[in-house]
Amino acid sequence: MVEKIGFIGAGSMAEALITGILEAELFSADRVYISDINQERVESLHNKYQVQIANNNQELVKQVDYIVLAVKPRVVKKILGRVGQQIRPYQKLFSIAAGVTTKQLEKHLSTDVPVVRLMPNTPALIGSGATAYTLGQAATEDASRVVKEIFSSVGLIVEVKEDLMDAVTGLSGSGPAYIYMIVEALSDAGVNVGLPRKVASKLAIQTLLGAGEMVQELEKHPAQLKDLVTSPGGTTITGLKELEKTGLRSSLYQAVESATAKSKELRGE
Ligand SMILES: NC(=O)C1=CN([C@@H]2O[C@H](COP(=O)(O)OP(=O)(O)OC[C@H]3O[C@@H](n4cnc5c(N)ncnc54)[C@H](O)[C@@H]3O)[C@@H](O)[C@H]2O)C=CC1
Ligand SMILES: O=C(O)[C@@H]1CCC=N1
Repeated sequence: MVEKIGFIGAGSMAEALITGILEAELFSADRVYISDINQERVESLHNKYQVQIANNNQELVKQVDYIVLAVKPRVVKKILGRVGQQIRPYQKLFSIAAGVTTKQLEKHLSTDVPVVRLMPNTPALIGSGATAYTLGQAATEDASRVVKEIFSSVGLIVEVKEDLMDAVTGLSGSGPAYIYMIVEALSDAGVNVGLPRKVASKLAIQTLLGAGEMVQELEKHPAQLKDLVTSPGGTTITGLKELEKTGLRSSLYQAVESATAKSKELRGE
């Protein structure tokens, strides 16, 4: 892209997105800007990716076309209180802060600044992210087009109504961590029944990848695929019975529900 993109907040998620968009060659490093109150962090990302350093958030806003707000939800108000009025209608503000609504963001901006609220996830780092977005009141098809172009370069992107953004945060925004825990637990479980750690981990990871790809590629209901693994009176049904007893399904329902509620809480209203 010939435009410039800048990240206010150069933490974990900004780094995942920067890596993804550079890998996808959507932006060259001389068109990617970062600003952060942590100077060590800024320098480390600059050395690693050759991205441009803005001295502060005000400077960053002056330099770029697309501003990605990638700070914790609790500092959004303070930052936009300082730079919000500087943002021009030809620019676009993309916020990835969990819970923070487009209305809350727009309060600090001129009425005609296009705002997009997004919820990406960390696999964007390797081009396998899942992002949902919703448009603010001044965001048009043009904003939608730009967001799709940028975020489809790092994975899947879908548009949802704003009242579903907290649910997205509870599912795909937070979800990678649930899956990492499952992989870790499966690997531990393999060690528990006698497998060497390296073998257990390799098998756990590949099982997860293979199963995920099967669901995606065959486009079958997961229950149908589960049936294919399950021989009558066999090992798999014995394992599944334990998962039902110990409540894997309800644990996941509960995790997504609580994370969704937390996303709402983070907007601080
Ligand atoms: N980590 C994840 O998987 C995801 C995070 N998010 C959202 O992304 C945002 C950032 O999350 P993380 O990257 O995990 O957090 P992080 O803590 O790694 O990064 C936040 C960065 O913001 C910087 N910062 C704080 N105050 C600042 C200021 N006044 N000006 C400039 N920079 C400032 C911090 O120094 C830090 O480097 C959050 O709002 C979170 O809800 C969204 C999707 C996924
Ligand atoms: O844990 C968090 O608050 C952020 C939002 C989604 C994923 N990580």
